[in-house]
Amino acid sequence: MDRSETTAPHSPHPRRATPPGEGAGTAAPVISLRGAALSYGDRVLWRDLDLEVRPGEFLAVLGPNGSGKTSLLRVLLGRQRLTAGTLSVLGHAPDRGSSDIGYVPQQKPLPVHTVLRARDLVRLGLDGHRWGPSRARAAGRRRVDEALAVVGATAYADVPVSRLSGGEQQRVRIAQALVTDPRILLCDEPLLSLDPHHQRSVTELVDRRRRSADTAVVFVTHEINPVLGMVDRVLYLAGGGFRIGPPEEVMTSASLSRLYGTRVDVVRVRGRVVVVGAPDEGADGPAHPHSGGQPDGPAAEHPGGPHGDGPP
Ligand SMILES: Nc1ncnc2c1ncn2[C@@H]1O[C@H](COP(=O)(O)OP(=O)(O)OP(=O)(O)O)[C@@H](O)[C@H]1O
Repeated sequence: MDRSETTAPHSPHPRRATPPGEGAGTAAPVISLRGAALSYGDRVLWRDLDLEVRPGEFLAVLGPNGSGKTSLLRVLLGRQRLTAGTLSVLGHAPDRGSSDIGYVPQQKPLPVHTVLRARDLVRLGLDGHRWGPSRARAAGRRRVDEALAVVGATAYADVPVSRLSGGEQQRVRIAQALVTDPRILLCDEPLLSLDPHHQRSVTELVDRRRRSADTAVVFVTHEINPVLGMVDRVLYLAGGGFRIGPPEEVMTSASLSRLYGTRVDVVRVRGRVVVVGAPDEGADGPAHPHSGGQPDGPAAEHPGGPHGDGPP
């Protein structure tokens, strides 16, 4: 973890950059959930969730379909209220539309005939922002150019987004999320339908950002493999409960068996870690094969539990 004193590529102000392992332990949290729960009617998505995310931390959120990953992001964005518990984002109640939070929503296909260029899409992340009209155009243009450069999208800045590949579109979406120089970056399955090469470039981009600007990252993904080497902690949601901790503690047979309340095997196959036996596996095999060669470690003990039955 070789982070040093640095300035965000397009940051108006320098930020302290510390190794995630150190800074994440001492700096004030940017996200703080206490005894948090979210239910829809009788259905408990998760409860008893205590979670603090610190500047520069990379948190991966995993779990089967419907376990409440996107809902968690919606809570952090102030779009969904907790059923119980408290949430503080950057020291106060979540603020809808805050420029301190960058959001990469789940990928939706862009209209085929849109004439919106990459730079227009990024610019949308700025509009309505804090600059006065006289300075807005020049400052905005500069910000957009910088954000496009950071994600390596300068070459196609003026190309209609409908003509870009999935990976290129995803870079532009990340540029849009970064254009306000946020302190928190929320990503909802940004790796969806990307090939391994583009997955790698997107994850490296996000990792670079948190290292250079101390931006906290909450990264929802079904595929842990591309981020396993970079995440500090994993929050694994399933059946109303959760496990949280470093990947080597959460991604183990013991930990996931406890979470699911049934035998789950986390096995290493040719350097990949694959989850076998999770109840949400589809007919095609594991719903979320987790790869990355992590050793089987002790189960992390945390609140939550199988099917909302309380702490394991
Ligand atoms: N506003 C709502 N009212 C009622 N139920 C909802 C609402 N929003 C989401 N849900 C339900 O809550 C569950 C969790 O949804 P969410 O989108 O958070 O899951 P997810 O873990 O992100 O799933 P996926 O991996 O499929 O994206 C789903 O069953 C969904 O249908």
